[in-house]
Amino acid sequence: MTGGKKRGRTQRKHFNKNRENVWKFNKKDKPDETGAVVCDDPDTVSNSNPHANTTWQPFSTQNQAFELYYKAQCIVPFEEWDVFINVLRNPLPSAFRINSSGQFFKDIRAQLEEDFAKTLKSDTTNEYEVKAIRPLPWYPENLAWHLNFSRMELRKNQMLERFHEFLKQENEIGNITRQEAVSMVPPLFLDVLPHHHVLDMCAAPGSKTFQLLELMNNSTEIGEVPYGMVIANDVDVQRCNLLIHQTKRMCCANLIVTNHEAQQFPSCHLNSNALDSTASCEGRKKEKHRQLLFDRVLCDVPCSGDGTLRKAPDIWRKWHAGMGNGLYSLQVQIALRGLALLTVGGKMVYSTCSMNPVENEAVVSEILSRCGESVELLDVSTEIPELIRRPGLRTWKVRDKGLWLSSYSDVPAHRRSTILQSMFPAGRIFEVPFDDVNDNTVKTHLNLRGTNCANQDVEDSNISIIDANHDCNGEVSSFPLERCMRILPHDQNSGAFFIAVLRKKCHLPAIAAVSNKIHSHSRDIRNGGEEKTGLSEDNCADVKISENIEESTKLDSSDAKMPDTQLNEVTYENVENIKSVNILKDGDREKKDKGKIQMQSKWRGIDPVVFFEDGTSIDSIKSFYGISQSFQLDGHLVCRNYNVNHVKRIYYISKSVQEVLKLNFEVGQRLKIASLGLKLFERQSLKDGSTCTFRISSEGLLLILPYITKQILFTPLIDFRHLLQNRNIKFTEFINADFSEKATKLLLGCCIVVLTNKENEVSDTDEQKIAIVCWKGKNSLSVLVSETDGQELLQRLAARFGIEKPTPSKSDSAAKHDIETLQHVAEQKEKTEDGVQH
Ligand SMILES: C[S@@+](CC[C@H](N)C(=O)[O-])C[C@H]1O[C@@H](n2cnc3c(N)ncnc32)[C@H](O)[C@@H]1O
Repeated sequence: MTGGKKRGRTQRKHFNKNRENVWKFNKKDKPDETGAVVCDDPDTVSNSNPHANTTWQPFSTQNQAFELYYKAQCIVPFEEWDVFINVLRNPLPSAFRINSSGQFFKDIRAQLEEDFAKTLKSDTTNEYEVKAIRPLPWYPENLAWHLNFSRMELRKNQMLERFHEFLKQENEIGNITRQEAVSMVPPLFLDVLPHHHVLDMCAAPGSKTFQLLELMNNSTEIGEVPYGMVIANDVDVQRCNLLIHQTKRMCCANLIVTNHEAQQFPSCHLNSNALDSTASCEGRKKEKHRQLLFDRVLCDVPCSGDGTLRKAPDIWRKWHAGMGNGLYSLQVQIALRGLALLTVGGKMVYSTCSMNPVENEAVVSEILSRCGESVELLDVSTEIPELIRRPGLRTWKVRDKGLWLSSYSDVPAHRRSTILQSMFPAGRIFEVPFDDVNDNTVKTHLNLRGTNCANQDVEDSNISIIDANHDCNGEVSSFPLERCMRILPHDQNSGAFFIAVLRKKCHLPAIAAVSNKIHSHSRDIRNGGEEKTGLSEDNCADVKISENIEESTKLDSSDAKMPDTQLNEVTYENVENIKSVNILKDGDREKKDKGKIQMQSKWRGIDPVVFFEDGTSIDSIKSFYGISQSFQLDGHLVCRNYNVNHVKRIYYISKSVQEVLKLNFEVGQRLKIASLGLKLFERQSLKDGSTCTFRISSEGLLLILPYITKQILFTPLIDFRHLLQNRNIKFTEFINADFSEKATKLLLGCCIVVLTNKENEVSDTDEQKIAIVCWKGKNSLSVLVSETDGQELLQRLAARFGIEKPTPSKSDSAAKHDIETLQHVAEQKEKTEDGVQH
């Protein structure tokens, strides 16, 4: 893992935007007589209390509007309300996942099971929990853990110091990922297989993308890449950067990160994707001229986030019913786009971290209504039985401007462009423009769809499903919404989440959409530049088909209205960028950019993606490292620069990513690719006399390791540790004479040192190969691994082989250095030593 001193242009910007500091006193939140901070206006964000005393409270854990809202929605049975709300007011216990793609995941799991789970005693427990740490019972293979203390307690409690250090270090290295327990649930219901094409529509900061990749790469051997791939998309450039940073730790060649509005995710056709997800892998590869469709779609949409109240208590102050109402349209649009991009037979998970039925059941109900027989809401009640969840609601109300609305007929005329008919349980009639809807049509509609009783059809299963359905005396949906899942905080001391699993049974019906200005404007922006890239009517044919599907899933004008509450989430920077490319005429462009734009990608601000086809460099890499024929480099290498002499990093892409990339070129670069593939080679300094321009990157090492036949050394544990501890060792100082001699004979430049427990070779049965990238100088060998990673590796070796733990070296601040700097340090050291010798 390299540090990020010099990031690519796509990764540089806006990396350190902070969350609001919720522990800071906010003047608006003045405490009442009891010392509690109360937001007492049911429909506004917060309100000061005129009787406030001066007792300081960091944040409010009360909001009358919130309580009023969820009590009326009967989110939990009346008798559970107090427990529910009390748990919500308590800080969220921490949770994390062990990254199963990491080399040491078994060691880490064993350390948790054998050491921490036993030594962290019940002093740290609270009224809800007995054990200090425990694996989450519903997560496979003890790979996810629940800690019975919040992040704050972790930091403050002396007793937990060793454990806190462990978490910090493993998180930094990338061996674990801190993630809210309930947020780990949606990918588990997607049933991802190694050959699947998966789209994560709103992916940043990437916790679920990480899980999807793990599920896909799970059974992959070192040096192999599965056929499947993930496209992780997010509209927000800054959050895309976070995602790229997160997933970089996964070291995988089958990920593409894109930056689009999910509801406008581009259509592409793909040579080798299949519409039938049951087709064999070979069959899939042979299919020609298909649209880029996905076997699995994760639709983890932007939401009001009130399920995260325990972790983000600032939401207590901010929450109001309008938040959910304002996001509803966007959520429906994103979900419909997801279904349009799904293969027939494919699965989509719709999820939010909100408890609000308007953002959840109302959205699911609307997409089922729009898609008719083509989409089915799956009953997954028998899957993951250890996970306690409640069935979705069939009835709810809408609240707007302090009014409770039980049906669309209650909505005042001037609010009908915001409060839509489809938000209500009985749903919508989309043939009728909203302004024309009168009481009669609503009644007809209710007669057609709103006749079921809330508790009807709720399946009686013996798993941990608690029936929270009820009759709120309003409209009732006829869809089997009890098949949705709502995870509530007091059931298993967690946050809250909503999940629905959908399956596409056949192609979506073509529903004529009402065209409108907003719609065509956004289409113009999205498709703009197409003429300039020369996409003809002919080669556009498949795309056109997909556009029709797309059209059919568009909402009409009132739905397309962007709610104010959403503006915080969505940045329009990218849209502006696209627009600015489009409005430039070719002539202007030449004058303005003096040809520079030709060297850019279609997407301004994003580096171009270019196949790296410089035969001389590739041949030099192949011969320097003796890369065997069985590792296909040709066609699998990409870079982000047209000028081969300026290429700093070369990325390896899997077969499926290669196909999508080729397709993307064919269709005029519709995909705005922020990042792709696995960094495999980096330009190295030739000052020291190396004959190869590129070194192997630490991130890509395990992929290429089985195929390297030159510049590779096998070392016994004693010298491997010695090297890691000292970071630079003269050949004469190695303990094993044979190793020392072989090191001397390597060519100058990058080399690989592999740990072996045999003499001079690695056994094929070695379960996990442990190797590091090094620099072979004239007199010595230096490690090109950051100090943090080096120390972690030493500790893991100590634990695995039962040897003494190393004391961290007090050498330079290599922890912060990237490989380029490390190489420079190594070269400087060599020079100094040369100077001394001469
Ligand atoms: C709930 S978060 C996603 C969390 C993510 N799935 C994870 O597990 O780390 C919602 C994300 O949606 C993004 N977003 C908001 N509006 C969007 C849109 N129209 N299209 C795509 N992404 C959007 C936000 O930037 C945010 O990163």
